[in-house]
Amino acid sequence: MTKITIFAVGLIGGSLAMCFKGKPGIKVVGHSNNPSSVEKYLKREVVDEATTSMEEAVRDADYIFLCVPVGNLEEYLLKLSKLPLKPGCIITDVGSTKASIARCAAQLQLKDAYFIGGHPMAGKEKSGVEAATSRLFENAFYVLTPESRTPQEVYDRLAELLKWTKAHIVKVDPARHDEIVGAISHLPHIIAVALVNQIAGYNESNSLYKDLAAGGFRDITRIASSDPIIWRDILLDNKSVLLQLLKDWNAEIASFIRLLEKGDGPGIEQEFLRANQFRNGLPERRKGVIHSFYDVYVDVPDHPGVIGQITTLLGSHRINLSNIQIIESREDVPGVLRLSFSEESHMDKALELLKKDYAVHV
Ligand SMILES: NC(=O)c1ccc[n+]([C@@H]2O[C@H](COP(=O)([O-])OP(=O)(O)OC[C@H]3O[C@@H](n4cnc5c(N)ncnc54)[C@H](O)[C@@H]3O)[C@@H](O)[C@H]2O)c1
Ligand SMILES: O=C(O)C(=O)C[C@]1(C(=O)O)C=C[C@@H](O)C=C1
Repeated sequence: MTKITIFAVGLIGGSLAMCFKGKPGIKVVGHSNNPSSVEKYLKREVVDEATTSMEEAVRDADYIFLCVPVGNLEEYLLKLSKLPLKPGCIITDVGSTKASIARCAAQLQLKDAYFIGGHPMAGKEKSGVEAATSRLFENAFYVLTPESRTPQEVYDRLAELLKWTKAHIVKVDPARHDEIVGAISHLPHIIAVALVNQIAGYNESNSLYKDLAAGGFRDITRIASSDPIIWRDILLDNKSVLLQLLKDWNAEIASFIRLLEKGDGPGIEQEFLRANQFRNGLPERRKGVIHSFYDVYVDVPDHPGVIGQITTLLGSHRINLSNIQIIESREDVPGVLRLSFSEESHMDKALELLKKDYAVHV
């Protein structure tokens, strides 16, 4: 029996637990310091066993996943280094930064255990085990940061286990990881939060800001709803990279200010063209882009009852809809409905059904 121990069964820990639980020869054990969390893990059946005892959690474990906030990773690794672990045990983490935990692990004596840093490049703005799903990592990249002294056999063993996530494993140097992920994940979270707070300030004197906020604002700010503690830790841990990225961001914004001041139309067009080219060249949805929902857009004529018809049709085929949003609805133009599904298979079924009567796109 392969024993997998997961410390902190939240969004990421819970999603990993769901990938492994029930697979042949695997037992998943969850750990939390909080007895009510232990009860919750068991009640939701995301783990086979759960405990508040660290000793019990790691006894005979073959793999240990640290899924705590970045600011607590070192403390957990230090505690593990003082506990008896099964020889050959692989400890890994899922933290969104990799350099500091790699430095910490390199200095520790783990006896017969091994540490390999990890970071699944998939997530959501929601947190907690309630938001966990076994399909979170499907087609996403999963970064591993082995040390040069990590035996190949150990790396292969972890990579093999992670096949249950259906993610693409990729090896990256920890410092290089933090530079790149700082740019494509941490900086966008800062920008989203700053933008929302800027608009929230205007909204205090006129609530029309909130009322009129439509697709554009929602699309660029979804991640502003992410967990404050998780993100506090990530940003502080990647501070030096982010300070440089924010300087570069200021330069980008300053160049837009200059274009507007000069009334430079071609210059603005050029900026959009350049961005369009890069954005449109990103990998397709099914090939590594991370989605917390699968969205389908439906052009619908603006007449009463149409939303009811669509939801009834989906319901009668047992298709679960996670969210529904009217993006635009005016008398003279057709409305656009955004239907969100948490299961890709449900989205595919909905597309099949809806395209008979409506113009649909993803
Ligand atoms: N959210 C994402 O999109 C995402 C994606 C990839 C990796 N990560 C990383 O995964 C890790 C977990 O994030 P998450 O999104 O699952 O968050 P989460 O809030 O869903 O889960 C965090 C878990 O840690 C527990 N926890 C909080 N403080 C703790 C402490 N001091 N000691 C022990 N446990 C504690 C919480 O009870 C919860 O179970 C973080 O290191 C984060 O950087 C997050
Ligand atoms: O999709 C989201 O909500 C995410 O924030 C996921 C996201 C990202 O920025 O892409 C966030 C943090 C992780 O460490 C990895 C992925």
